[in-house]
Amino acid sequence: MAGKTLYDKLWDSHEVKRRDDGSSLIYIDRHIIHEVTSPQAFEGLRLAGRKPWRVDSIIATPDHNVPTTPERKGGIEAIADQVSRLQVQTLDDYCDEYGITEFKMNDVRQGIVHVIGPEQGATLPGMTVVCGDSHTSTHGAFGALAHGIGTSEVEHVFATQCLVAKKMKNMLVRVEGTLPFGVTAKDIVLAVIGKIGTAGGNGHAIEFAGSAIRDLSIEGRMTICNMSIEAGARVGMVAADEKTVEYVKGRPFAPSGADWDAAVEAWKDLVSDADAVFDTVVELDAAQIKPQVSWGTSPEMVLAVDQNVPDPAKEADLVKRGSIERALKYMGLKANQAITDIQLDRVFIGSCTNSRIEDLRAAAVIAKGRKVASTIKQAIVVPGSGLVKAQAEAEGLDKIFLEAGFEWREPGCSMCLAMNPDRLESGEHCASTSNRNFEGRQGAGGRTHLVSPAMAAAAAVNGRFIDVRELI
Ligand SMILES: CC(C)[C@H](C(=O)O)[C@@H](O)C(=O)O
Ligand code: SF4
Repeated sequence: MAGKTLYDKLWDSHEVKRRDDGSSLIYIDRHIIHEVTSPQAFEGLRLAGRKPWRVDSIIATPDHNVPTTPERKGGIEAIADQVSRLQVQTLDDYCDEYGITEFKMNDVRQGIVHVIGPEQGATLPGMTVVCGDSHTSTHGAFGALAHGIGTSEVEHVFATQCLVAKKMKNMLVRVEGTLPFGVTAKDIVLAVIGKIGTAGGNGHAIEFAGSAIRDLSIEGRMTICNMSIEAGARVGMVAADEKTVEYVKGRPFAPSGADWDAAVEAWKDLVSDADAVFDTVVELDAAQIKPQVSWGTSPEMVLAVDQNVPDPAKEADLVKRGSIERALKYMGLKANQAITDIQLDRVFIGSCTNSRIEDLRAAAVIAKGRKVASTIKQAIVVPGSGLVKAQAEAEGLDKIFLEAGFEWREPGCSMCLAMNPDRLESGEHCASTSNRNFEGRQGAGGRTHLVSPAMAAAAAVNGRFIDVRELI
């Protein structure tokens, strides 16, 4: 019999019951919640006369709707939008009522759910982790089985600690070799999506492997797993190794003493067996990857910074031609225009893809001693959590950004999506370190270009896209 993949192992160790229809009940170890998808689940639970079954498995924080400007220190009253305020208030109230651990708006541990889970050691290797949020795939970077769920499933997990799920197929994305200088995890994952497309991972759990993935920091692995969902896969994973153990060690929710030793021993098995068979295998050569920039309205519409946007006239497939034409029109770009000719209006460094300390350091290297171009209306840096912010300030990164003309904000989802005051105006181009570039994602009519933190900082000081390697 063939060996097991990491996904097979995680699945098998959490499958409670296989049902006649081919689906299974799987046990959930960690449930992370935010203010957008949990209020209705709480209401549903109450209407059914139930309570959360395992309160200690849940951690909560508001992130999508919180303002990131200094006024936000005024607490919940600082949220001007009524619906947003009600969502945060509802989350707070239910967490208080049930005794759920919540990092409220002005707690230094507050931040984007996918940043704070790992930061607190609440995400551990070998766990099943769910959250009512599609980028829960981020947590797979620890050798965990993590994916987003819908609001009715949030309620189901509250009530039963289990989830009805169907096993997916196994996909291996192997990236071998050494990344060129100045090329990062974000460029790898954008290149993967450019290659396989946004439907490439449909129905699969992706394991990212190969020497280029092993060489990444845990932060970099999170960036890659974060965007698995943009490749069509709800799950992205990286096998646990010494770096994983080192990262988790000593964090507030991590085990300690004898439990720690036993856990570390058990985590050694969180790798795919050498003879495991994958349904689909994709290979990339790390040495060939260049800094990436998305030009269109889907993450698969991405190119290397030295390329030109496509010409629909050269596309024989009529459906593809139509989508290129539509994307060019929405984005206000001309066929064959060089990526480096795209003039930016705003720059956003943040989101669960790229707001960890390593991301801020990479952007600061470029910002240091330079100035945001006068043509840029706004460049903001939004740390992923209060603890990332504190760490960055201890390292003096805030000063570097402020001196260069960036704004230094409070943590939250911010300009990643238009659910809070940080947003684009119609027609504006934004170099953004986030993960989605759909029409209107950052504000109605806004034009998003997905890039790495270093590329975003380089665009800020140059006013147009530039190969960051010219500035290092
Ligand atoms: C609001 C939330 C449900 C949503 C998600 O599921 O991903 C958001 O985080 C996003 O990035 O679009
Ligand atoms: S930062 Fe963006 S992608 Fe991440 S959870 Fe928030 S809205 Fe979703």
